[in-house]
Amino acid sequence: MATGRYGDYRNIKVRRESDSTSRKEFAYANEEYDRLKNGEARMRDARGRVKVRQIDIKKRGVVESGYRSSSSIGESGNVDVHRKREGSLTRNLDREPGELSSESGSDDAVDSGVPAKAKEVSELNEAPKLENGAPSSPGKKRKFSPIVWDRDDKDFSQNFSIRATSSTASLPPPPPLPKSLRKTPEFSSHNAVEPNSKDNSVQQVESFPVKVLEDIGKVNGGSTHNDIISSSPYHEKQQWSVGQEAAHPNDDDLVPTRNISSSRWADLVGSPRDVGEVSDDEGPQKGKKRTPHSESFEFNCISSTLILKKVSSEPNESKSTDSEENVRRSRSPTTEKFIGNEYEKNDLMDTDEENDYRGSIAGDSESENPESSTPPSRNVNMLQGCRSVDEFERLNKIDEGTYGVVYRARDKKSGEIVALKKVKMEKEREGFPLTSLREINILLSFHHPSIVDVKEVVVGSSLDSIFMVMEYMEHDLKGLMETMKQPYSQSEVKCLMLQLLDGVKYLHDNWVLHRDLKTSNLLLNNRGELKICDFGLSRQYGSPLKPYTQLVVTLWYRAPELLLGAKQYSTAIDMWSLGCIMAELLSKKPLFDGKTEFEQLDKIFRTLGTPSEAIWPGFSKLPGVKVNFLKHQYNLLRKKFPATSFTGSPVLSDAGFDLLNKLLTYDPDKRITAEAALNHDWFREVPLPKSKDFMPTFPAQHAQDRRMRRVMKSPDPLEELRRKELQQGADFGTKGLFG
Ligand SMILES: Nc1ncnc2c1ncn2[C@@H]1O[C@H](COP(=O)(O)OP(=O)(O)OP(=O)(O)O)[C@@H](O)[C@H]1O
Repeated sequence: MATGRYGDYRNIKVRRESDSTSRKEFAYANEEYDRLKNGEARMRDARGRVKVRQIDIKKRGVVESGYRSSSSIGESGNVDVHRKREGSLTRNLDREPGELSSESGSDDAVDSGVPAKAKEVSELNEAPKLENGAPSSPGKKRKFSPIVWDRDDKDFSQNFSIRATSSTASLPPPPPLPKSLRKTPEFSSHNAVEPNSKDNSVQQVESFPVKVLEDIGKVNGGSTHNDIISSSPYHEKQQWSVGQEAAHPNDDDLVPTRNISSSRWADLVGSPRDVGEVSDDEGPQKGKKRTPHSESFEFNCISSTLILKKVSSEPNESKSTDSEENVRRSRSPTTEKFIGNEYEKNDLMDTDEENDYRGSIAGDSESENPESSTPPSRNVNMLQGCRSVDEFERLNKIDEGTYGVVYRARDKKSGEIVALKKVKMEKEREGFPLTSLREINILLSFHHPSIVDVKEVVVGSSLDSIFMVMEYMEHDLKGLMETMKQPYSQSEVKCLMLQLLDGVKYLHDNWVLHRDLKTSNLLLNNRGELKICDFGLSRQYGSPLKPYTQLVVTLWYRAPELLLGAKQYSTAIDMWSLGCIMAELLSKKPLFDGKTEFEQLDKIFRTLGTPSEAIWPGFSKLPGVKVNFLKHQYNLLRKKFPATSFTGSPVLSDAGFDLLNKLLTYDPDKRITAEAALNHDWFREVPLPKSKDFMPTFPAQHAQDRRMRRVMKSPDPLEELRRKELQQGADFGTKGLFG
């Protein structure tokens, strides 16, 4: 029987920091912390993989050929994925003026000699000293991920297209920094003052050295992934039933691979229309002039016979592209039959009625460019056959979210247990859901220990059923905390927060906002590894900031600027969510659990004090501020997380509270960044972050549908609310409740 507060659930002895951490654990924790901080192991690993990949690429003689057009994707598969990853290594060459360089900016400015009070005053009143806010570490580089999802972002793709015609892999020029990054605070900003504070000031922020950023993300790999797409004629009857072994004549061809083509890159750069095309106009009208080519997506999968029709949303696209032509030529009779005939539906996971796949996205509910009347014309070309979902044995349903059903399944071939997320299509009669496209796009591209790994995309019996094959994680943090009798200890929260911050930093470094960070989107396995999932709301960000929808981030974790109707926002919204998550991990209950936006703001203001123009310049101009909120003078956060407690409140050291306060800073420009948070003193003080190996383990929650259990246990009005909001979002475009 396991010991400690987790009772039977613990497979290992849980060591609490209060009971003198053992030397071994202490050393391990230190080591792990260092590893997380420095990323050395990953870099070593990454470099190794890059070497292997480079050799591999050279062998295949693709380096010289430059970025290929979409027409060549079908033949050479994932080559461009290599390029993208390679590109990260050559990004230095492509840095443009205005790109974050290693010499500027700071989350971590030092101000040790300034008295606390003076520092606070200067913090509140002075404009940030470093305009571009870039970090000061010489080794630091801001990476840019050339993902192009939105018509607003076409300038990236066009730039990229031009550059990519050179034979060496190169990255697009980064956009100028968003405001929030330019104004990375020198000191922590703070909310309303705490009552009884002696000097009536808030705690000062210590500055921390900027850690060297390493680009581990674009160099994916692992020896298990084979990047050459093997085109297999296999596509037998699609049937997904438990215990049924699908015929599999070409097993050898079906090597594990990341089943997405280099689409985003290949397609972006390969289109004749894109190459050499320069658009120098700016502003919302820009999107109207652009070709849709820069926004099309293609998936290449291993088995080659399944072909999903490309449906063009623009007349001039109706003529076949080379790639379509290639596919048509290579189409086997089986495929024709498959496409032409109504398929018998035996797929246990298939619930969608629709059989016709429509590959183009007909509309973007997010409507990020309200002035543009051009219909978004993203094309999703599932040109080559993915593996069939029949190759997986369904074990049980894990959860059903807004955007898809998640199943636990076994890969019949390898025996590996995986999670299959089925993309919900029923409301998407006119195309592939944008949210899913974004999610697949990101998850197949990004590789980080703190981001859930999507191995491939597989297809069900009907052409509109698409599944993401993900590594299986035993828990999500929300469900897990519901089963725990006590909240996580400080050292456990540190372990989780370090991993979370590391993942978020990776996303932000790669210009992606998650936009829906919450405990149910944080997965945990029994090796103590935390991974961020659900990228359905995530998107690329850049500068100039665009008006984005405010209907992102589940209410409880939503930043005040979003609640108050700000249309321009950036990485700081994720950092606020992290503050809410940190508090929830410590107390085992949501920090601000409002049921409406108004109530949510009210709860925040009651705890942190009502913001003012003084602590949050620009606050008074936010659309939502016209609503009359009660003025709460004080920041009462410390009361919820005292340094010592006899009442059972979660305790938090001064350093821990400082970090929490900085994550929950009102002014998004002053809110702490992921990088600065990773370097926070809290992670260096005793109790040290617990090693992942010593994190408590629990029986997997797969035996039941997590959401059902959740609903039964603690009805969550939030889910319903969010669903409604998303629906409204589609109707109202960028208009939030305050908009
Ligand atoms: N790789 C995985 N392994 C195990 N469980 C997973 C995995 N991915 C997702 N889940 C479970 O499925 C749930 C829903 O997944 P996800 O959040 O990706 O779907 P969604 O439709 O976007 O949900 P939401 O409505 O919360 O946005 C998660 O909270 C988690 O419990």
